[in-house]
Amino acid sequence: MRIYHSEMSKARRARTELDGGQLVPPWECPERVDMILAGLRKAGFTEMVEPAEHGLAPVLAVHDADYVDFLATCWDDWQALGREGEAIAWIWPTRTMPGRRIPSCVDGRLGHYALGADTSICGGTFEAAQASKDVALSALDHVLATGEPAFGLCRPPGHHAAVDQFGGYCFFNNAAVAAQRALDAGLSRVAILDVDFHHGNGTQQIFEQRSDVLFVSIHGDPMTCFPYFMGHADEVGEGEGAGYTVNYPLPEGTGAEVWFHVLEAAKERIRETGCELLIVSLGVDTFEDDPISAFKLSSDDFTEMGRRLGALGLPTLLLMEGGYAVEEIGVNVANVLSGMTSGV
Ligand SMILES: NCCCNCCCCCS
Ligand SMILES: [Zn+2]
Repeated sequence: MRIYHSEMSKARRARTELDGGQLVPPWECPERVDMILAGLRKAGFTEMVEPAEHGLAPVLAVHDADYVDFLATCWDDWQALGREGEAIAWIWPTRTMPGRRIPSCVDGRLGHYALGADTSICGGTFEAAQASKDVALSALDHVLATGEPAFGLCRPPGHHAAVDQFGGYCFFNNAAVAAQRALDAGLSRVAILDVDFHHGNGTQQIFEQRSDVLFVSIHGDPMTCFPYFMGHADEVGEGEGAGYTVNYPLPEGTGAEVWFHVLEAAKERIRETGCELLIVSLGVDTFEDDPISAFKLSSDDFTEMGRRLGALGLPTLLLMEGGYAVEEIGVNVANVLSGMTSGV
């Protein structure tokens, strides 16, 4: 299986994340990339390919131009105010203050475009997000050209990024950008299966009114798990998109037996919807020792996950999302890819 990776994905080196009322080193750290690469090499995945540059057009096919412009300018605007810290949102439009205009100052713009305060913006963020999107698109092109599975080592991740919102460590929604490009290349329907522990609120929001992308997500129940305000089973898509959003929220502590049972139900929905391509938002924070998640999958379970994903028999693009147990992330990602390719 071909691995797409760019060293530019490490250009984002944020120093702070607001977590538990403190500024801590971000869970989504550049070292994740190195550990994944090491794990892949150790497992025999040595075909590493640099992505081509795809520019911003594929991003603008999914994200609003004003949002992309905000991401491009936020850090410079923040620095121009002489601030010591990193750009973190701290005021938002809320239930009692709808925010019908986008403020002109960077603090107001951060609040307009940020999902939460867990994702700081620093130098290199925009560059890394572009590299991550390029990784996803080059990996997609390979899948479309060959029918072979490919893995995009995307960093930063993307599934929490909505049409005009960043957060949950995500800026460009790599899976959504790839899905749109596959449709533009002539496919009629694409499935995005999000197996990250956290609900892919951004991906859902982008496609929830459309029937050409089936969004299926298995995740921690938002009543107790981030992103908290989206991902319930009764969110099924709207208008044209009714029936093309499928959410499987599961309780904290869910283990492999239940998780795989639900995966089979998710696969059945994908089968019966006639999708020509499977994009997997591959978060491995479902791992039992993930520091910010609450499922109980073992490293061996990731091998089984890959085997079951491969059994769908669709051209498959796997894109890196979350996973914060840095010591084991390389083994866990490699196990999914090994399981996927074991049958071939
Ligand atoms: N106390 C941990 C803060 C978690 N912040 C959001 C988690 C985003 C996961 C992305 S896959
Ligand atoms: Zn996650």
